[in-house]
Amino acid sequence: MKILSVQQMRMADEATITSEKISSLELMERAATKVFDLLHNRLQGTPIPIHVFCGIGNNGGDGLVISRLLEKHGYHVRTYIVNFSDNRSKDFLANYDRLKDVASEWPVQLKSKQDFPTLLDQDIVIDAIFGIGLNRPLVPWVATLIKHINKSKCFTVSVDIPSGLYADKIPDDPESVIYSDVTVTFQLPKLVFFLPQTGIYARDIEIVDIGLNREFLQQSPGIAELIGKNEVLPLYRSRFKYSHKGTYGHSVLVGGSYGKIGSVVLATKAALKTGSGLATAYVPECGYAIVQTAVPEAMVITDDDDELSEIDLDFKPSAVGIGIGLGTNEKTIKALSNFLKNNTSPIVIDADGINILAKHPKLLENLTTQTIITPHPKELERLIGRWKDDFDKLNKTIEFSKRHDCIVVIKGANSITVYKDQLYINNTGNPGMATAGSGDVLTGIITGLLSQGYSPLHAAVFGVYLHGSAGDEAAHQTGFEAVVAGDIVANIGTAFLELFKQRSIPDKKSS
Ligand SMILES: NC(=O)C1=CN([C@@H]2O[C@H](COP(=O)(O)OP(=O)(O)OC[C@H]3O[C@@H](n4cnc5c(N)ncnc54)[C@H](O)[C@@H]3O)[C@@H](O)[C@H]2O)[C@H](O)CC1
Ligand SMILES: [K+]
Repeated sequence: MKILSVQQMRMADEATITSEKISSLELMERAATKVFDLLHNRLQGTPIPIHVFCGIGNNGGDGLVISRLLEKHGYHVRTYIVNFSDNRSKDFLANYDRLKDVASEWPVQLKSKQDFPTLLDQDIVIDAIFGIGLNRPLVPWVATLIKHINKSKCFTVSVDIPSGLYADKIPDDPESVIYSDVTVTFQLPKLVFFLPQTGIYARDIEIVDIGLNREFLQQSPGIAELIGKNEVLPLYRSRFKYSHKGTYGHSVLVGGSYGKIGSVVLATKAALKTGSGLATAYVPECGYAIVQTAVPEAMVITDDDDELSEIDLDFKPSAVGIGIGLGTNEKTIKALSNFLKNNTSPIVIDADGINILAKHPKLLENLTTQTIITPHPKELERLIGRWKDDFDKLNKTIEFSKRHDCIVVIKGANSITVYKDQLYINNTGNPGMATAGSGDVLTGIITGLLSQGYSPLHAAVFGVYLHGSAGDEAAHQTGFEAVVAGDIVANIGTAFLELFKQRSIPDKKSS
């Protein structure tokens, strides 16, 4: 699913209004009705007090429509107008009049702290103060109102975006943003929902289809893509009946040092479970018996040292995963440097491999095109330097990717694969995957996909998705805390099967 910029979103609005020959007021009615439907579906008429806070722009206009529909359906509604400006939008005003016609009580005008209502914990708040139009800092009393709502612990539903959150930059004051329980967003998700600094405000996201012009959305370049099942399914390459293990390539996993052989075990298993035809672990001597025992399906090549001092292969691997548990010893740095100079196979570099690149940036000049690098935030910082905020981090990563023609997977809650200007935001995975060895498994999965002929970009995007999906399955079985990296490997198969599972149709009788 595409993610658009604010400007592109407004253009989509315009395109819809023009092509359907409807007014913006009608589009607002359609959008806000979707939010109402969702609320009504969940509340089923429950007489809980609902406080609807409306700004004076179109987000506020949506809020007024929601208030009117709630009133009409007999809910206990109180509407507040947050008068942060005199510039009331045309559609806000039209809906203000329409609400006054049906409301049991007139909207309460808020102009300062003295006007704030008492909110009880069990009440519901609809947050329609600011939408994607927020473009400057809040006046102090509105910031205080947002803090007042946050303090109340009411269940809070934000319309389109939590108020106080810019759609395209981090907030001026992190405490002056609504922490919403559910954000009902229009048509497409917003980029800020998936970045660590801003994603915290939008806990659950519901995307409602408001029928924006499909053609426009399709041709719009967007600023990122959210990767879910629909996006990865077309990438999947099915296996042929008359194939053999050679068809699916030979993965080589290079890494390990004394006490860190487990990383290579995990990556090698993951490459095989992802479908690599053959796998070889290239480890120091001390890892020989461990890998042979733990992964009998794999072959092992050893260096006769406790740390790798030479990486010498007498065949061309279909794919290489390198760096896991490697150490950053001088002789290992030399070995990696020599290897990268001569390597022409598709390659994933992780962990100490990245640390070595960061310390010796000259090595970056020897990377094959579209090398995949999979840093966690600390490793990324070593590679690209400190960033000011999440947006700066993305821009610096884009710049790095362009300079070195590499694909960078920024690992995190929503891992983001960056290739030049393109951002792919992963939507699988869970906090249980924040566990030792999880990254080694990802390296193995991506290597396994590369070995089967997936293009580097597809291998990275699909690999990150599968890794998260396998982790979701694991967490489903054991709970977050008990997930260990081996469980992610064990569920790679289920993650593939999950791709082809149809969503079951709810049984009418039980609904
Ligand atoms: N296709 C859609 O997504 C649709 C979206 N709708 C809703 O419209 C809002 C965007 O509305 P807009 O009027 O452009 O902006 P806001 O309501 O978010 O902001 C109000 C207004 O206030 C000005 N402003 C910005 N920052 C400040 C500030 N700090 N202090 C004071 N005033 C400020 C700014 O100029 C804005 O004009 C979108 O999110 C949806 O909720 C439509 O209803 C349907 C289609
Ligand atoms: K809002």
